Amino acid sequence: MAVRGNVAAHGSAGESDAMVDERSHEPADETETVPLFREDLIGLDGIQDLSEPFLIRRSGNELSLFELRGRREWLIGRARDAQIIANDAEVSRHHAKLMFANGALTVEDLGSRNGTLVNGHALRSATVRIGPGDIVVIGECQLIVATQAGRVWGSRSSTVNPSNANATEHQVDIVLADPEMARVYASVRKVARMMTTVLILGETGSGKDVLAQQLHQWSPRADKPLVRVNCAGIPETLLESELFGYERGAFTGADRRKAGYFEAAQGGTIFLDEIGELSATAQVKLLNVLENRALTRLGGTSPIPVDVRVVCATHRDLQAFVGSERFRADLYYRISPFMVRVPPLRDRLAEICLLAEIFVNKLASQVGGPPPTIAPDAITMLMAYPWPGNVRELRNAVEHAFVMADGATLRCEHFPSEIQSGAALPPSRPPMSRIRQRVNEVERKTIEEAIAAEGGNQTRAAARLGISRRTLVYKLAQYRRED
Ligand SMILES: Nc1ncnc2c1ncn2[C@@H]1O[C@H](COP(=O)(O)OP(=O)(O)OP(=O)(O)O)[C@@H](O)[C@H]1O
Repeated sequence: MAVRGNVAAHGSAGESDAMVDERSHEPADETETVPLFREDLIGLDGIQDLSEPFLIRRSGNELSLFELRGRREWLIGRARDAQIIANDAEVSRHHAKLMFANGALTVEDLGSRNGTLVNGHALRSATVRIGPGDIVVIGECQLIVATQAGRVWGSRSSTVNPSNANATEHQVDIVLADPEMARVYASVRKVARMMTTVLILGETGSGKDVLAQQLHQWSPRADKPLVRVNCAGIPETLLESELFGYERGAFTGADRRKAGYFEAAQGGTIFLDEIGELSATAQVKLLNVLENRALTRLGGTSPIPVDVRVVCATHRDLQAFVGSERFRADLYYRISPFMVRVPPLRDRLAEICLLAEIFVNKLASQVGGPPPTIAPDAITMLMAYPWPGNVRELRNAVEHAFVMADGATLRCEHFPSEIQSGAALPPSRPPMSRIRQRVNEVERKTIEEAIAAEGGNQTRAAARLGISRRTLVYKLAQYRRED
């Protein structure tokens, strides 16, 4: 089944008999509340307000999306009156219950025969609070809690005109379904309250810009300007004057004084994207501004105090740049008191399908008509692809498929050929050593044997091998590429 905003509507979870598993005969009210272990595991306390909660249900290749808002209780089990049906023999008829009230989500094991796993911890006849990124396993069914962390206005302009600092282009719904992403957003939410300079690392297209915007929105400066500067997009000769402004007569053509991006961001936030591309001179100037909290315009003499929160981002390995003296060590330490790394999309498996879904819905709303579904094998293909261009590449791929499918279900053949062949390899991939080749052969044989032993069931094969199903799917895609 494709990812859809489907909400199972049959039955009611509200009746008291629905709270008791008929095999365990343990009434729900005997459950105890166990301590919150989620915080230790995932540290999500920063994101508690589940204003737009989703549940992604994965069972083998089958994916579905449940919007939790609008219903208080969700019964999970094999029974016909369950709202979330998990249909394998491991699952009790009335296995567990989700409750969503006052912005908090809890899961209760209803005395099920085989128990409920929450982030790998067994839950028996007990209730725990869960949040974005938490994974509840019931039999073969995986339930991933997701939310829209926020809604930010995105602009793809490479630089921001100070006179139009909040230029907007489109709205971005931020999906959080991956535990690591949830951790990143939770930590950014905490640091947002302070003046601390934040350095965002991550591959190109992974969502650094989106995170920086959310940081600003969570900060006490949210109603002040957010000025976004792409340091790679401004010619080196102009960068200084653009950032710090200039006085009349500072250079030929400077016929009037002009404030720079820093001044445009007064009281707000400046987001210096691609900070690794700053020239040596601009690095010195920036360091001075950060140290003294004041700037001097080009051609000026008097310092101007600046009250600006600084957020930087780069896809570069800045530490390596420091090692090779391309980036000043003192500036590096000045901008990195709080560093976060946005994980690459290939490691955010649950988010791949949700984002694809969001992109399809947006495209459909642009052209009118119902949004097409994404075929299950296309979802599997998207999940197995390594996404070197991350979310940006996924968005483009979905758009391509949307056009090719012409209103019908998006199938594998509608996606760009490099995604179908899964051929996107890192550009500087070194040739494989003979030992590595041998290891790969043994690994492949072991995986194939495990799949055969489990009658083709990938979930059980992964469990037998002690690896995640995601790793298994990734490896199989790799073998397909090698063949
Ligand atoms: N969680 C998300 N939900 C929806 N769209 C997203 C999300 N993350 C990123 N995008 C979209 O993907 C594209 C790339 O994101 P973004 O510009 O934030 O990446 P980046 O890491 O800053 O890229 P670059 O390194 O090239 O500057 C944008 O169009 C953005 O709106």
